[in-house]
Amino acid sequence: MNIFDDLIKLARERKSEPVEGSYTNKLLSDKSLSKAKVLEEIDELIEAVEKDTNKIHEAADVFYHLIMYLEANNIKVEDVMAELDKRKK
Ligand SMILES: N=c1c2ncn([C@@H]3O[C@H](COP(=O)(O)OP(=O)(O)OP(=O)(O)O)[C@@H](O)[C@H]3O)c2ncn1[C@@H]1O[C@H](COP(=O)(O)O)[C@@H](O)[C@H]1O
Repeated sequence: MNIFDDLIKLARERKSEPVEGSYTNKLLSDKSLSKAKVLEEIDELIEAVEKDTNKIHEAADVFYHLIMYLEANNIKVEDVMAELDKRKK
């Protein structure tokens, strides 16, 4: 199982069984926080690329926060993957 699948599973587990103090739960239950974090993390990634520092760390933050943002808004990552798959030429 890849880490994307693990994070999707984690999001759904946290939704159905919230854990006290979980940052993931905070993102999943607060759409405006989730939106703000995606925007902030994308900004940080772009800055990291431009400065050529910390790119992997910042890209990982973007993926994690984007997955939680999609889940918070009931957008299934599987549907996004299927859409990308349909675009294959
Ligand atoms: N993959 C992540 C993950 N990536 C990033 N983050 C958090 O995202 C936040 C990033 O926000 P900020 O940039 O504001 O924080 P920061 O202190 O500046 O951190 P960095 O920029 O240095 O990452 C930090 O609090 C990170 O800990 C994550 N928090 C959780 N996970 C996964 O979620 C799992 C469950 O965690 P809970 O959130 O505790 O349920 C963990 O085991 C991980 O697998």
